[in-house]
Parts: sequence; structure tokens; C-alpha cells
Amino acid sequence: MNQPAPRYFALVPAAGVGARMGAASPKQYLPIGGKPMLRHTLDAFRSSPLIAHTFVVVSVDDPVIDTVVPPDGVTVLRCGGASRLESVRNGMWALENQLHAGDWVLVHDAARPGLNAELIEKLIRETGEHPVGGLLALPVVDTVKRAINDEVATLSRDGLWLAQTPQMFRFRLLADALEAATDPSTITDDASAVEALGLAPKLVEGHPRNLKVTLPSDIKIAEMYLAAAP
Ligand SMILES: Nc1ccn([C@@H]2O[C@H](COP(=O)(O)OP(=O)(O)OP(=O)(O)O)[C@@H](O)[C@H]2O)c(=O)n1
Ligand SMILES: C[C@](O)(CO)[C@H](O)COP(=O)(O)O
Repeated sequence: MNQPAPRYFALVPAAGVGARMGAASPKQYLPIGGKPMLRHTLDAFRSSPLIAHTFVVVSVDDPVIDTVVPPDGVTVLRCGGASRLESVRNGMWALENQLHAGDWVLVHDAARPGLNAELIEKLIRETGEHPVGGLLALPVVDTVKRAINDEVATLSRDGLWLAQTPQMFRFRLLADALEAATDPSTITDDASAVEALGLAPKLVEGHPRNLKVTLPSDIKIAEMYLAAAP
């Protein structure tokens, strides 16, 4: 019997406050090249023919989202939580009756506006029908130091990667993994919730343009990449 074609949905947590950015408003609404950061992120998914629909999770009382959300292709979920883990989990709960167990969900930080259709396509193609799922990540290229108090040590970088997003998993597996996760200080991305079940997702090489805009100095870097090619 023919399997139904896989469906791909994007889930964008955008309920953070951007404490490290230190701006007057949440960082996802700061302009990058004249356009709100979150709009760049949502437009990346709208530009991909592979994405069936995008859901964005914001705080219950977010006053800005309605001015930023594009006219089609995106649904706003006002169910953000106190941590990224809670926001993604709340978003998944909201989708329980809309998505099928085998649908793929690509969770992507609002704060990574450099994503584009090419990277989305690469992640989906290289993850394929992987039994666990996959995520974009970058191999560590620098020497890695760990400093605790006055003690400094050099760690082996063998096998070390920096996780990016999107991180894609089938709906049921991701929902169950997030449900089982309790500690936002150790479950800092979606893959770590899945790994805590004893499963190993596939790492797909991402791109520096997909940086997480975290500090004020990141804004110019993101603008440079977005000006070079959307
Ligand atoms: N309670 C939270 C915290 C974070 N996020 C989202 O998770 C992504 C990654 O988080 P991060 O870059 O840390 O954003 P902030 O939490 O806003 O930043 P900071 O940690 O500096 O406060 C962002 O898109 C952010 O909006 C969220 O949806 N809900
Ligand atoms: C999900 C993530 O972007 C992967 O690198 C990262 O873990 C988010 O961390 P933050 O502390 O919420 O910025």
C-alpha cells in the first residue's frame, strides 16, 4: 500500500524576552535591515515550497505580533511559557488535534533570521526518513577551553558540534519527548529532549548565516548575511 506523502510544518518559538540583547523590546521584533527579525524568520518558511504551514508561539499578552505576522501561511499561538522548552511544549499541545503522529515538525528559533529555503531543503533532504529526526549544526572549528574559577583546561573538539535550528522530528516523538522533559536548564533544545529518551538524531551541517541573534553585536552580522542573499 502507498504511504501518504510526508507533511512538514514549522513551529517557531518567539516568546522570549531577549535579556542578553538588553534592548527596550523583545529582540525578535528588532529591525534587521529594516524588517523585524521575526518577519525574516517567518518569511524563510513561507518561501519554502516544502513547508505546509507555519505556527508561531508568542506570549499570551504579546502586543506586537499582529503587526508582524504575514497575511498568509502563518498561525499565531498565544501560549508561550517561561522557558523555550515550555513554549515549544505548549505549542505542540496546541497542535495535538491538527497534526498527525507521523507529520514532521521543524522547530526553529525566531532569533535565527538567516535561515533560508536552501537550508530548509537541505535539512529535510538529508534527514530523509531517518528513524529519529535531524537538526542543523556546525562542527566546532576552534580550540575549546573550559574555565571554572581559576582552572582552565583545553578540551578535545573531536565530535563536537554547535546545535542550530531547525530541529525536525515526527510530531508524536517530539511531543512525547517534550512531555517527559522536566528541566529547562538541561533541555536547551528539542534534540536534547529526544536524546534523553536514548535516541540519536542526525546532525546535518548548517551554515554560519543561521546564527542565533543573541547579543547586540549579532545584529550587524545577521544584516550582512541577509543583505548578501535572502
Ligand atoms: N520563554 C521563552 C524563551 C525563549 N523562547 C524563544 O526561544 C528562542 C531561543 O531563545 P533565546 O535566543 O535564548 O531567546 P531569549 O530567551 O529571548 O533570549 P535571552 O535568553 O537572552 O533572554 C527564541 O526565538 C525565543 O523567542 C521562547 O519562545 N520562550
Ligand atoms: C535551540 C538552540 O538555539 C540551539 O543552539 C539553543 O539551545 C537555544 O538556547 P537559548 O539559551 O534559549 O538561547
